[in-house]
Amino acid sequence: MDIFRVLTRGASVKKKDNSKKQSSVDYSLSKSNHTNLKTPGKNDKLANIQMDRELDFFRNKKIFHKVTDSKLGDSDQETLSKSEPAVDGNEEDETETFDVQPKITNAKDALELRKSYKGNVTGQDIPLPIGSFEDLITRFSFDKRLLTNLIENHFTEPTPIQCESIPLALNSRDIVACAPTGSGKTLAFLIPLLQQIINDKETLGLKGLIISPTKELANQIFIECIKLSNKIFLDKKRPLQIALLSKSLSAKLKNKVINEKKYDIIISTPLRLIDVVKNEALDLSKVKHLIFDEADKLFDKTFVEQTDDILSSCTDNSLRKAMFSATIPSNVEEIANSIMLDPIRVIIGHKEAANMNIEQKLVFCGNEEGKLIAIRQLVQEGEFKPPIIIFLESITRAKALYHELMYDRMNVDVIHAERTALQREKIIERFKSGDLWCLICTDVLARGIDFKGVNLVINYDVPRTAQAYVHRIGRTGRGGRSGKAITLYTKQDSLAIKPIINVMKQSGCEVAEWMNNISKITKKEKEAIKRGKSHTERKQISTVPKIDILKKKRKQEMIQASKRRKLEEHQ
Ligand SMILES: Nc1ncnc2c1ncn2[C@@H]1O[C@H](COP(=O)(O)OP(=O)(O)OP(=O)(O)O)[C@@H](O)[C@H]1O
Repeated sequence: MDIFRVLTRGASVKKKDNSKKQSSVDYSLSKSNHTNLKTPGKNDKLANIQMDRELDFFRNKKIFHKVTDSKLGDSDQETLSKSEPAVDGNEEDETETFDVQPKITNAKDALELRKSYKGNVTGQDIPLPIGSFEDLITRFSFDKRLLTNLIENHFTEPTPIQCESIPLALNSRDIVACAPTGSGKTLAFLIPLLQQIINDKETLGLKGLIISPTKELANQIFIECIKLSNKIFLDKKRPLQIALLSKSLSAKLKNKVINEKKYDIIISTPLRLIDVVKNEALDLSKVKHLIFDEADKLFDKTFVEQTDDILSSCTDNSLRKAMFSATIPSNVEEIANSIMLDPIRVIIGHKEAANMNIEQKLVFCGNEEGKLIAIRQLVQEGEFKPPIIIFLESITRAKALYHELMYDRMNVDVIHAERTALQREKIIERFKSGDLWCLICTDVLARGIDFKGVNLVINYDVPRTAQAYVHRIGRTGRGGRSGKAITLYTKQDSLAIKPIINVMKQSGCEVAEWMNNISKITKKEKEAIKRGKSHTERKQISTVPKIDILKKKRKQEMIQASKRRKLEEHQ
């Protein structure tokens, strides 16, 4: 099945070191480009930029051309040729310079570019965006190995959020960035972070800290970071050191089995980090780059205390802070403004809108029983095309749906907070490899997780907020692919559905007239939604008729009573 091949492709975590082969592929492609390449004129450049980049996050054009005459400045040349020890036979090849034609050189270019992807950037002294990764070479002393790692991982052109965020971070600016799900925010903060750590090779110890709300997401960021830092050495002997703050690493740090100064970058969830910091096993006072991924989650009531502790432990005067998310509500922006120094705000597309590549649909099910019937109907009508993720609002409900679908002999498993880390890891692996077709989960997997080929997201329960909706459905339609999201709702969801309809409207979905009418939220309703009062208790998930449940219960009671009687007779 094609879709599983796609999914498997996205999943491969352990990457074979085929850099040699890869480089030659990339460069030969570039070479053929180069034969047709004359120095682009202004008009050519702008014509290039004109193409609609708003939806085209992941352009596949090859941009690096190997040439022999250098157009680099002295400092750039130095970085490109000195950066690290020779690593394989390809090295000699790679020391050749890149042909650099900056795409964005002035405010007019920047304006055109921003218009093309609907980027709204505000703040003081805003640096120009980059129009290609080439621009990093001309404008910053960009590390050659890092650039090679980007190309080898098929990251040939920056996405809009990368165009904006990378130069901001490299100019040491504080950032609040909001861009659609699946639009490349991870690389938008990883690329400049790695470059800055390389620039600061003299300082020993922890300099970069990335905070993520869940272990799964922290792990994913760690894997991306490892890929990009492949073969980067800070000096001849010392490779760039990156760590995921796992349970075992935190124990080793606490027992001083590992020197806390070993790592340049640490990726962690808030609780685990605070635990090691409070045990004086990790010093954050030298951290210079602090990144909050899924920032709105980290600043909501679940995490705000720990996030605050982390902030107050990072005491370096030159600390640079960055916040990234697909949703940044205004209260989080207020917090950002209060803790950041002269921040620059980057919004790509419509703030709080869903990714435009996702087709969104609402299905009215009448009542709870209707939802199960709707799922079965999707199967019958051929719309239930795996890989699929189904979101529910609680562990109990996720378990119940799992049992129902298991009963229907579906290839399904479930992830929620009660499953062990190992179980969660294994299920994710099976889902990514295509062994598992349908993944049921709670909001633990709603944010950040990058399953590339997910075909369909089903909201079995209407999410509690517009933000939760945007993140949940954002598990499909990633990396430029298209996807579908279906939200099942019942009579009792009439209030909760309104913010979702508004997101659909903002994301350019066609909404029927009746939706337009019901989506208007009164002040009172707004308050109720804010207080979480838009949701009421849901009925248990089951298609077994009530009378049968009662009969079963009575039978169990009779068996218990009979056991008790027998026990009493024996005593
Ligand atoms: N420049 C690029 N070219 C091609 N693919 C890219 C590029 N940047 C990122 N990607 C790919 O796009 C996918 C989505 O990226 P990422 O996970 O960073 O999205 P995100 O914006 O953080 O999403 P979310 O809001 O859900 O966390 C990933 O598979 C990533 O490898």
